[in-house]
Amino acid sequence: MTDTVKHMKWWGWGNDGVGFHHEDKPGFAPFVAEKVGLDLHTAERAVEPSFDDLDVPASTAPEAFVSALAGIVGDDHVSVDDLVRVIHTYGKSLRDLVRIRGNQILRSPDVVVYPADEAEVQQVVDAAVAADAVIIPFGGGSNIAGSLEPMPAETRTVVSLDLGRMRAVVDIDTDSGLARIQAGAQGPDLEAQLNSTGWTIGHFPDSFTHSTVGGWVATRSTGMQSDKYGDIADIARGLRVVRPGDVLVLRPLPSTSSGPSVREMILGSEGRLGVITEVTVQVHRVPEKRNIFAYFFPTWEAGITAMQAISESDASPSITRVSDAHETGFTMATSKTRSGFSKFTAETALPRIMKAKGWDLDKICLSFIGYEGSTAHAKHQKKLVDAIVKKHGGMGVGEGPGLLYDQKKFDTPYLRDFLLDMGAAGDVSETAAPWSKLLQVHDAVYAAADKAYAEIGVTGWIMSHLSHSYHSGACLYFTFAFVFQDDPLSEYDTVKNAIQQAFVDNDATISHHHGVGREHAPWLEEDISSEGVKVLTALFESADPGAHFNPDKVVAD
Ligand SMILES: Cc1cc2nc3c(=O)[nH]c(=O)nc-3n(C[C@H](O)[C@H](O)[C@H](O)COP(=O)(O)OP(=O)(O)OC[C@H]3O[C@@H](n4cnc5c(N)ncnc54)[C@H](O)[C@@H]3O)c2cc1C
Repeated sequence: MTDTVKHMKWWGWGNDGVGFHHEDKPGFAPFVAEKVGLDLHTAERAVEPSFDDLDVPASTAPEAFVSALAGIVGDDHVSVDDLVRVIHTYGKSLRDLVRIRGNQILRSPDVVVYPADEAEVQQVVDAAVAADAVIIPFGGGSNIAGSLEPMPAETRTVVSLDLGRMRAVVDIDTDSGLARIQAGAQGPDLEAQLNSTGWTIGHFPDSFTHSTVGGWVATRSTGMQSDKYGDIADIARGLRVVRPGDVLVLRPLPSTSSGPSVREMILGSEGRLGVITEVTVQVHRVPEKRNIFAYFFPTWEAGITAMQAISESDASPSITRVSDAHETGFTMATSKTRSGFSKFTAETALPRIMKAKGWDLDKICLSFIGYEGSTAHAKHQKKLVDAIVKKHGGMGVGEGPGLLYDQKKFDTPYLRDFLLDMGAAGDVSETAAPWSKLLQVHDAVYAAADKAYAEIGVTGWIMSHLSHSYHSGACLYFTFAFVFQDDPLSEYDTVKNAIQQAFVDNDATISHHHGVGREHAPWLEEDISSEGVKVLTALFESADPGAHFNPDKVVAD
C-alpha cells in the first residue's frame, strides 16, 4: 500500500492515539449527566474495535484488471488489502461510525488506486470505464452525508480512486491572487505551502485537518471564515476534471456569462461528473492581524438581530457566530479549569454585571466575531461591530475566549467518538435560511427533536449556533445528543429525520455545507422541487450514461 498517504482511524475521527478527554473539564461530566442522563463515572467505555472482528466482503476485482491498474500507477499504489478497502468504504458520519464499529459493511470498494498525477487519473478512469467498473473518487474521507459508500447491490467492480498522492500547490499567479492546487491536497498541506510564500486560502472547515480541496469542491464546503473569504463555491475559480477520454477544463475567470455555469455543476457533484484533479483557488495575503473577540447577548433573539445588523452594515468581519442559550451553557460547562471563561465561571464580576443589567443567566448567548486584515482595518471593523453589539444590548468580553475557541476548533470532532464509546449519539445537522425565517426554523427544529426524543423514550439534548452570515440569511448549525437504547441506527434516524424534515417544512435547505450524498437525498425534492431533481437526474444520466461515477449519490439512480 502507498505509505505516503496517511488515513484517519478506520473506526473513527482523526489520528491514532488522539482522543477527547474530560478530566481537565470539571463541568463536563455533570453537564452530560444532567442533560442526557449519562453518568460518565459509571458508564462502561467500549474497548477500541478490533479489525479482526470485521467481516470484510471479499474483493471481486478481476486479477487482470488489478494488474492493468498496477501497470498504470505502479504495484505500490494499488491495493486490494482488506484494511485499505475498509478505510475507503465510508465517510465519518455518525451512521458510518456506528456501522463500521458494528461490523455492518455490506459492500466495500474492490480495489483502491492512488494515481500520482492527472495523466494517471485519466488512464485509470479510461481503464475502469472500459472494464465497466464504478469509480468513487476519495479525498480525505471526511464527508458526513454518505457520499462515499458503494451501493450494496453493486455487482460491478468498484474502484476507490484516492487522490492522496496529488497534494501540491502547483503554481501561484501572484498578480491575480490565484493558486493552482492538486485536488488531493489536505488543508494543512496546502495552507503550509501557501503560507511559505505569504498566502492563505482562507478556507477552514472544522474538518480542515483531514479533508481535501477536491472534496471541498465536490461537497460545496464552507469554512469558518466564510464571511470574509466566501464558501468554496466562491473560492474555487478554475477546475480540471478527468472524464472518460478527456479532461474538462474551466479556466479561472473572475466571472463569465458563458451560459449555465459548468463550474456550478461540478461544485457539489460528489464525484458523479468525473474526478477533479486540480482546483484554482482565490488566495489572499496572510493578514497582518487576525483576532476573534467574544461577546454576550441577553437573548438568542438579540444575538440573531445583531448578526443581521452586522451583515447589513459597513462592517466586514471574517467570522460572525452566536450560540443559543443551550450551546452557551455547553461551552461554559466544557471549558477547561483555566480557560478564557474563568472570569465568568468563578463568580466574579461578569455574571454580576449581567445580573445587574437584568439579564437572565440561563438565556445569555455567547458570540464570536473575527476580524482580519491590516491592523488598522481590523481595529476599525471591531469599532463598527462593537457599536452594533451595544445597540442590540450585547457586551464584549475580550479576546481570551476567542483565542481558545480558535486554538481548539479542530479538536472538537474527537468528542463524537468519545460519546459513541460511552454508548451515546452526538451528531450535527446544519441548514441555511433567510433572516426572516431563522427563529422559526430554530424553534421548529427544537420541537421536532424533542418529539423524536419522546418517541424513542430518552432525555435528549439539542443546541445550536448561527454562523456564516450572508446578505439575505445565515446558516444554523444544530448539535444533538442522546443515549442509545436498543437500536442505535433507527433511533439516530428518528432524530436526524425529524430535524431534516423540520428544515424543509420551514423554508430552510437540507444542508448548508455538508452536501447531499445518501443521507440528505430523501429531502432533495422538497428542497429543489421535482423539476429540479429531474434536471439533475438528466445531467448525471447524460454526462455519465454508464453510471460509472459514484452512482446513487445526490439523486438515486
Ligand atoms: C467532524 C467533522 C467536521 C466537519 N466540518 C465541516 C465544516 O466545517 N465545513 C464543511 O464544509 N464540511 C465539514 N465536514 C464535512 C466534510 O469534511 C466535507 O464534506 C469535506 O468537504 C469532504 O472533503 P473530503 O476531502 O474529506 O472528501 P471525501 O469525504 O473523501 O469525499 C466527499 C465526496 O466528494 C467526492 N470527491 C472527493 N474528492 C473528489 C475529487 N477529487 N473529484 C471528484 N469527487 C471527489 C467523493 O466521491 C464524495 O462523494 C465535517 C465533517 C466532519 C466529520
